[in-house]
Amino acid sequence: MTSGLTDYKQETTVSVPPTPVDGTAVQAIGLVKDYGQGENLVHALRGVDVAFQRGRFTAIMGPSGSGKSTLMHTLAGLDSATSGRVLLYGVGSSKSSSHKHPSGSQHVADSQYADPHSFVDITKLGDNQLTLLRRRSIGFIFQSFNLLPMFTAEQNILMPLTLEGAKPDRSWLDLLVTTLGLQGRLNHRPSELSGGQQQRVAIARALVTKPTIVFADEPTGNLDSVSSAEVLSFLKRSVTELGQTIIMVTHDAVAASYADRALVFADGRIVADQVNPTAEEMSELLNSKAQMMADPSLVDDAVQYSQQAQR
Ligand SMILES: Nc1ncnc2c1ncn2[C@@H]1O[C@H](COP(=O)(O)OP(=O)(O)OP(=O)(O)O)[C@@H](O)[C@H]1O
Repeated sequence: MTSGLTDYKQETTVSVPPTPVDGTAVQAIGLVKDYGQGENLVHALRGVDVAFQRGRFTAIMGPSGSGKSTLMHTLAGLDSATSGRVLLYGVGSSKSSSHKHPSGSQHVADSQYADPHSFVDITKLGDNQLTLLRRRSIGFIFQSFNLLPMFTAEQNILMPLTLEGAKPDRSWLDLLVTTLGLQGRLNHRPSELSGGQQQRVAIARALVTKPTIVFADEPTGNLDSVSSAEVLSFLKRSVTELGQTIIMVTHDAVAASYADRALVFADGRIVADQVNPTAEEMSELLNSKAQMMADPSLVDDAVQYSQQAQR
């Protein structure tokens, strides 16, 4: 039996998405996530409808416990949904499933060569299919870097390909290493690198497969302001120059200002959707949303307003 992107494509793709949006990378439809039961029941996501465009950098902000990480984990298939759908576009085409780059090197999930209209509903995938999908089509950047301490920077960067038994596209790897300023650091272990350098290695690892989408969870949470600015500048460049799609959770209004769009969460719902956010706008929005958490009746008004704004 073969295993690969084609397997889950056959089982889970349908020809027409329920609400097609051109240029969408990932879309949540009526996404609900509950944790616990009875008196411990928590409604972490209360029917979220949102589409993220290809080649855009989106920040997700909101008070602690508002559902940001739950949304990201559910979109990435790290956590299951209680109900609703998550459609990931641009995976499973005949070109991408051949894993061959035009340069001749073996290549994995190269979204630039995938059919942008093909999609999978990741809420329908089994564990093995999800593991393959995450490895091939999704990049992750974590607050704590999550590098493997016994391996060099280069080995860490190449790990997603090593796990697939695939060879790197050397010109892409060189571009990433040069752009991230990691030349001369490739033979160092993580303990021999600064926090900012470790996060740049983690970014290269996330991008090495040219994934359909990159999820970044507080990528600057452990960095000083200089390293944060470097990391955010590179994330932005990877969107503007390399066409990457990035969704980033952050508590930092300055970090959100690097994004093309910022969503604000409160109580499991999107309450604001800001295009080209500035740090000042995001600070103001977050303050008003903090008041909302104190007076939940205000959340409904904000949800209606943000849905009107999206139309
Ligand atoms: N595994 C879990 N079991 C039970 N409840 C959970 C679990 N994970 C999250 N929750 C709850 O779901 C809600 C949303 O949590 P989530 O972590 O998504 O919030 P967040 O906005 O990312 O918060 P923070 O900014 O503090 O990371 C919270 O009430 C949280 O306590």
